[in-house]
Order: sequence, then C-alpha cells, then structure tokens
Amino acid sequence: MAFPQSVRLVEVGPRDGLQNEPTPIDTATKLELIDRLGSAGITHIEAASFVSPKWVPQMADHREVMAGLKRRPGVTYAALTPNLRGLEAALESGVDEVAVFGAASETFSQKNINCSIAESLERFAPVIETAQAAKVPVRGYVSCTLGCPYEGEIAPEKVADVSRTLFEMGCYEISLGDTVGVGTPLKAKRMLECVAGQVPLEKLAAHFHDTYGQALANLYAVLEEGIAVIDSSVAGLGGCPYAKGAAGNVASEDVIYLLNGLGIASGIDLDKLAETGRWITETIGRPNRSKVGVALGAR
Ligand SMILES: CC(C)(COP(=O)([O-])OP(=O)([O-])OC[C@H]1O[C@@H](n2cnc3c(N)ncnc32)[C@H](O)[C@@H]1OP(=O)([O-])[O-])[C@@H](O)C(=O)NCCC(=O)NCCSC(=O)C[C@@](C)(O)CC(=O)[O-]
Repeated sequence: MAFPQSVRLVEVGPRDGLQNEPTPIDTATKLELIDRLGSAGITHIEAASFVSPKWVPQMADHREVMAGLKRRPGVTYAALTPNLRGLEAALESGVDEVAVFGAASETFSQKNINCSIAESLERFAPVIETAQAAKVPVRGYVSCTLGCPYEGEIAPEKVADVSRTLFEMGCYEISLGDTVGVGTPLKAKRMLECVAGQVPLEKLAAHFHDTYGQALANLYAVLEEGIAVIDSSVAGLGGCPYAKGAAGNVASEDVIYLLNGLGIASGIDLDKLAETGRWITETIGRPNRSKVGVALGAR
C-alpha cells in the first residue's frame, strides 16, 4: 500500500482529552475549545460523552455542551453513547454522529462499561438501530487493540473479530484504539493487516495514545498501509479513566506536522491548532504534550 493523499483528522480532545481531568472544567471553556478547533479547520470533533456522570463526572455537562455549540458548516459534532439512554439524550441534543465503544479485552470491557464483550455488543445493537433510524451515523471504537492494562497481550484476531462484528452491525467506521499506548510500529502494522482482512481498510481509523512515546511512529506505520483517518487530541490531552497510567492521545499538532512533512493534505491550519493547544493547556493548567505546539510557541 501507499500513503493516502489526504487524511481526515478526528479531534477527540474535548472528550477523550478532558474526560479524565480531576478538577471540573466549565462548559464555557469546553465550548471555546471546540470553537477554536473548528476555526483551525478541523471538520470532525468529538464534543461530548453521554455516559453516566457517576462513572465520568467530567462529561456530566454533555447536554449543555451540545446546546451551546456554535455550529460551523461542514463540521461534524459527535458524542459517545454507551447505551440507549445515552443515545436518546444525544439525539435530543442534536448530535450529528454518535459512537459506541467496545473492547478487544474482556477485563477492560468490564472495567470500562461494566459488561462482557458479548453483552456490550447486545447493548449496542438497539443503539445502532435507533441511531440509524434517526439517520445519525454510528462510529465504533475498539479499545485495547495493541494491549490491555489488565490482560497484557491481545491477539490481533480478537481485535479483528470485534471490529468485524461492529462493522456488520452497522458502524460506518471502526476506530482502533491503542488505549494504553503500548504499541510499536511493527505490531501496529500487523494488527492493522489482520483487521483489514475482515473490515475494508478505508473503514478503519487509528486512535493511538502516546504513553510510551510510540504513537507517531505507529501512525507512520499504519499510514504506510493506507490508513486515512486519524484520531488525535490537541496538546496530547487526555487519558482513559479505566486505563490507569495511560497518557493522552497523540497530539493533533504533531500529527499535522507529520502529515505536512509527508505531503498528505489535512485542510488544517497548524499555527491556529498549535495556538489552541497552548491556550487550552494554560487555561486548565496542564503541560502541553505537543512537541510541535511547544516548538512553534517558542519561535
Ligand atoms: C455504560 C455504563 C452507563 C454502564 O453502567 P452500569 O452501572 O452497568 O449501568 P446502569 O444501567 O446500572 O447505570 C448506572 C447508573 O448510571 C446511570 N446511567 C446509565 N446510563 C447512563 C447514561 N447514558 N447517561 C447518564 N446516566 C446513565 C443510571 O441511571 C444509574 O444511575 P443511578 O441509578 O445509580 O443513579 C457505565 O459503565 C458508563 O457510563 N461507562 C462509561 C465509561 C467511559 O466513559 N469510559 C471512557 C470512554 S471509553 C475510552 O475512553 C476509550 C476510547 C473510546 O477513547 C478508545 C480508546 O482509547 O481505546
């Protein structure tokens, strides 16, 4: 395979990036972040998560976030919906797209959504059907594709199995999560090859965390295989509440710098994005984990 000509960036900072923050972040800050990301040219933003506020308190203002969006034409505002209750609330809030999130690890599934993989798929079936009836596209996440914080190694065949099931159930795209950021390039390539044997490559996305500093190298490996959708988080914000020690997603700024160097189009203004990364990290008092963002800020 060859590199894709263009990549669609799915910005998950307002959701994955903020969901694990220990101190409350006000809705106005989340809304300004989303607006700035849109102004930098990002066309796909995961804005909220309709999960239980007992499980993830930081996402409790999902309705207020959706209601307060300054919607930009051409931008998709998406949200996570783990069950029918979350979906119904998301649809009432006018969401453009929803996502169900499963795992390739039984233990992670239990810790994250309190059910087995099989039970999660049963739970997602009516979510997908109802969303489709409302003409709202559904994305499917698979966590722990390159390793699990509880079980260690995960067989690529297991990842392929869950991915195929979600795809056949009606998810239009499957996002492959290296939830704990333990992957390395060859492993990422092999996992992708295995999954692409079951789900068309153009329906797959890479969602890599950067705990071990391998995320950009892993992305390069899967870009070479033709992956054309990448999830990332501005300033590398984030971490999963149910994957202790996991760092944030690969930083969006670093991904765009890599893509620019490869001549792969993204339509994103790197300077505006980097400025947004510096603004949000200063506002919430977090280190900026984008090397590109820090370097551009120092010029
Ligand atoms: C799925 C559940 C709800 C099951 O949780 P449960 O306890 O099994 O379900 P339940 O039906 O018994 O509900 C428990 C409580 O939550 C309420 N509840 C139930 N559903 C909702 C809802 N939709 N919205 C608001 N409230 C809800 C429900 O009413 C009840 O409240 P109580 O009666 O105790 O007062 C729970 O486990 C949960 O919310 N988990 C979310 C975990 C999460 O958000 N994790 C982070 C996102 S995944 C991720 O980051 C990975 C990803 C996607 O980025 C990819 C990667 O990197 O790998």
